[in-house]
Amino acid sequence: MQGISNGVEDTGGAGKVSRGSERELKSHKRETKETMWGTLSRARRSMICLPHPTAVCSNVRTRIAGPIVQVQPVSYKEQVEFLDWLKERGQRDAYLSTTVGISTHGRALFATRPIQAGERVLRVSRDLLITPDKLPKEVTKLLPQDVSEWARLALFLLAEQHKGQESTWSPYISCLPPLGAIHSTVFWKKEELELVRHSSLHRETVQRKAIIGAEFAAVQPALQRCTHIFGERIAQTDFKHAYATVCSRAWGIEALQTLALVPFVDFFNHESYCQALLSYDEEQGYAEVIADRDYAVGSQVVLSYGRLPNSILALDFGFTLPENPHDQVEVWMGVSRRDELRKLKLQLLHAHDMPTFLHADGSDSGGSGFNIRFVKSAIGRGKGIPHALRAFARVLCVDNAQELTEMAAEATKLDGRLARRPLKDKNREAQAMSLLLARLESMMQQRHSALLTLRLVETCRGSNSGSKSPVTVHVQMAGAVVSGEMRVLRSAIAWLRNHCSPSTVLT
Ligand SMILES: C[S@@+](CC[C@H](N)C(=O)[O-])C[C@H]1O[C@@H](n2cnc3c(N)ncnc32)[C@H](O)[C@@H]1O
Repeated sequence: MQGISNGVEDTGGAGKVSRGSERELKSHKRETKETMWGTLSRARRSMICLPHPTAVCSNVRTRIAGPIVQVQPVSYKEQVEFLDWLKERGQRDAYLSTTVGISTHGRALFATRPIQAGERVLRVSRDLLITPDKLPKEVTKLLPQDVSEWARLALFLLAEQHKGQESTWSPYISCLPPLGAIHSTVFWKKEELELVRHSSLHRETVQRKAIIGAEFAAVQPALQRCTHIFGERIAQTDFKHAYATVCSRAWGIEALQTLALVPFVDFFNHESYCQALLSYDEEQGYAEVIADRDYAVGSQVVLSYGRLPNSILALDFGFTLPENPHDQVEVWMGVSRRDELRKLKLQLLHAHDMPTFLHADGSDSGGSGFNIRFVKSAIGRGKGIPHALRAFARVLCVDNAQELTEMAAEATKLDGRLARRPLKDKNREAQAMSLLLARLESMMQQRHSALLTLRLVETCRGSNSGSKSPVTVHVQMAGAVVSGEMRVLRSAIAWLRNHCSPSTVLT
């Protein structure tokens, strides 16, 4: 399993159900103790762990749902078939309050009765969950052990698709997005991906594509020997599509230590301010969603997939949000190869739990990525930019071994963390923060140029492009990623400028 990149906070809590699909960089020094599905969140990436409903409900800020939208039902046949199917499977609680309809973002769930904050919206039992152990044993035994749960679920979908109407999951499978309907960056053309070249999204997409390719190669023996299950030929495109479908819909269920598709629940669309989470009740064996706000009949009921930035939404789910409050940007800092103290600095960083990125050949890049989020106030209190990033900059600025020794001694005396306090030498501290500022400003400049290119592409395509054509959608998504990163960088630069001013004491 490869894994994880962007850090997203773990909110903790019991009955954790997590959303996630990013894989860990094998070459990364960071290790996580999490299980296979858990590694998705880097320690998602510090996986998005969703707290138990009781915890959620006690903190719910009740909000009235947005404007009531006209429910456009899916076809009557589809709806009846789907609801009959749920009924047959004993899932009465699944559709008591909502029904499937069509929204501007594909299928969605709509309230069929008034729902109040704190009420259960739906509940589905364990046997409706599609978990990798539902894959036929005949297939499983042909799979190498390290084939991921995403790949196993993708194979499950391909097998059921091949059965067509014969499949007991057919009403569900037929509602899944067809090839071409998922806009994850793994489907973007090379030139489209170039539009986000400076974002971590570019690297993560390249990695994800490599992972899918490797997993496809690993499942070949199963595909070739089980043609009665999968059909004569599964092309890499089909596998990639099934894989992306899983990435955009599966949940990590901690209590069951598994990744799972949760039919019906996966018709919920995401909203960034929503606090409703999917949770799993281990004792009673069902997954449920509690409303975080009141809903009027006919309004779309939403769920939180986690506090996800646009880069993750684009890769895992194939959409982005304008003004996403959870946007983040990765700031890369590295010890120069020309730095005479490079070896010492790396030793010091590693000894103080500040790992650096390893290349595939095992060599040390000497650098590390730090995710920064929007800094709410440039002058006020609050977190500002991450302490670890400021600490890294301080280490980079040191130019003699004595200072490094002092840094190590200070860390031991305090809480073991390196360079967390401003350097005693005020000039050196100013130098470190200026280095950081220069880095952020150059990143800002890169994104500024990227945005100009994007505008040019949009202008050139002009009115020839349909508003829903894949290229148009991808260009818009790239724009949302880049402008989200710019918003974060702008806030971090303002904060740093303010804290770099001579009158301000850095903390
Ligand atoms: C779990 S499914 C939700 C149901 C989906 N709309 C469908 O038609 O099956 C996740 C997918 O829904 C879409 N989606 C969910 N929330 C969205 C949002 N806020 N904006 C745009 N698309 C969204 C994306 O295509 C995403 O990959």
